[in-house]
Amino acid sequence: MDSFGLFCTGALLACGLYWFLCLLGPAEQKGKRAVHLSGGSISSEKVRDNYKQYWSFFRQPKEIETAEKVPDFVDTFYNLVTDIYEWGWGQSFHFSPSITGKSHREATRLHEEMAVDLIQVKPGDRILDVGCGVGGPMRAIAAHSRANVVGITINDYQVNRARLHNKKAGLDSLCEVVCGNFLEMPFKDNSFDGAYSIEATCHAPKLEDVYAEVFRVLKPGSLYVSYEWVTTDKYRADNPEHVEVIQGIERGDALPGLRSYKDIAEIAKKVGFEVVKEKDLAMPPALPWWTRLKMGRIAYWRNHVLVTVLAAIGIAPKGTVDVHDMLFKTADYLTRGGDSGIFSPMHMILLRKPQVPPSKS
Ligand SMILES: C=C(CC[C@@H](C)[C@H]1CC[C@H]2C3=CC[C@H]4[C@H](C)[C@@H](O)CC[C@]4(C)[C@H]3CC[C@]12C)C(C)C
Ligand SMILES: C[S@@+](CC[C@H](N)C(=O)[O-])C[C@H]1O[C@@H](n2cnc3c(N)ncnc32)[C@H](O)[C@@H]1O
Repeated sequence: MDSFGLFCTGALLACGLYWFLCLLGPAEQKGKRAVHLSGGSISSEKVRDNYKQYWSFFRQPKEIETAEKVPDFVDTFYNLVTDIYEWGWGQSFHFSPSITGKSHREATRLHEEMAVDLIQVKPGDRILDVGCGVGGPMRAIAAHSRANVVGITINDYQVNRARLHNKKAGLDSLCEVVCGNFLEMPFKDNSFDGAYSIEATCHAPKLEDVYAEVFRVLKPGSLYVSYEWVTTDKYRADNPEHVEVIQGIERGDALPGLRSYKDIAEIAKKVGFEVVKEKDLAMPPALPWWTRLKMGRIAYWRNHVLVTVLAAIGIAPKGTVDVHDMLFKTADYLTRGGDSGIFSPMHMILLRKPQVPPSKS
């Protein structure tokens, strides 16, 4: 090959690599690029060790007796996965039912707007986002309702990402982000006009602890809506396949133990809430929420190759491949949970804090 031929081949290879790494990288517009994958607040060299610690803690979630350690491990989990989620999924870390004729982005937005419509807030009200991630729902909800949204997340890397996105979206005057534990929130009693949580309270070892905190900070008469991860009435604890799927979901999503749909309302009532409405939003006629996971098989393989190459050449932290591999397997368990109907990530419960506190008799 002459030097011109060599030059052309080199240029072609370089363009191909650029396309593969940079253009193919982000699944969402303005999402993270593959070349910027990090371990969140964990330094690059410690990603692999942190992943190992995370994995040994959550390997057998049902046997976890040290509930007080859960928030720290959940924090580690989000250091490990936040960039991969943003890169491969977008800024909203949750599912939504598919809607014919609408994109995933539109379906996600509608699912978020439904939450704030349910709690009936007015422009200027102060509402709480319990477990806000990098703030995808918070921005959609603030823009839709013109309410002031305060989000809380345990992960300080997410706080920084959320603040950055809020600013870029021009919504930082409506959206505030606080780093803290939703089991002991740094907010005054009776200080919010409404609250919502989207696929976040499943990380609480005891649901009553987070519900009691939300109850405390809500003004009397105001509403709280939560989209809960639950096992459904189709789940059988004596079916080994069901158990395998549910444990796979727990391990890959940092969950101390999935709850049955039956327990949610009971727990809410125990802390003093009135149950206004309860509905599994995944039930037909809703279209499957898990098709978005299924349709991405080829994309997953592309991502696997991309992450492996980036880690091998030292651009992504070494443990990123393990984390990505774990998510790849988790996607399969989630899909099986959806297909079999034994699991729902959108069991909706709408609760009201009574005007008059219930008498303690
Ligand atoms: C509510 C929670 C998170 C729910 C979802 C946002 C995430 C659950 C599983 C995640 C993913 C699985 C496969 C990844 C894929 C291998 C990678 O190439 C790109 C990112 C994924 C699609 C990733 C995206 C986010 C999830 C769908 C839990 C934690 C309570
Ligand atoms: C799956 S993400 C959902 C984020 C957001 N609701 C969304 O839909 O994009 C779960 C969120 O809950 C937060 N979280 C989990 N346990 C927490 C705790 N104990 N205190 C505060 N936040 C917590 C995580 O940090 C993360 O932001």
